[in-house]
Amino acid sequence: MRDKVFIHELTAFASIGAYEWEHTIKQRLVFNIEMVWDFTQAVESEDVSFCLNYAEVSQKILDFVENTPFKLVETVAYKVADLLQNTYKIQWLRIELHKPKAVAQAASVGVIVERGNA
Ligand SMILES: Nc1nc2c(c(=O)[nH]1)N=C([C@H](O)[C@@H](O)CO)CN2
Repeated sequence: MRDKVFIHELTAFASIGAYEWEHTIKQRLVFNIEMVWDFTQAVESEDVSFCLNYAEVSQKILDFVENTPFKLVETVAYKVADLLQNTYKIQWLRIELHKPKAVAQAASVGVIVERGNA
């Protein structure tokens, strides 16, 4: 089963940074997320309660990331992956996390984590 729900360019304003000066400001983090989910029950019933609800998932991520201080983008990605796996029965997920202004000469930098079996 390779059905996927995705969320592209989910933007959070977070306390994120390895350095002291970053701890007094909020910076933009952008998530691209893919999650494998079996659509069969949702399609048969046309009932959103059988979906992996992208609105609910997005809000859960924003509530967490915007209210927790982090130093490393790696930590954000690991904790968001844990949050999603502990909340939903997601068989496989991929999180691409961008910190857009971190390197002036780069469009974006960040990390990618994957969890589960595709
Ligand atoms: N692999 C990483 N490298 C760097 C990180 C990080 O979280 N992961 N963070 C920083 C600083 O916070 C930087 O973004 C400040 O401009 C540097 N490298």
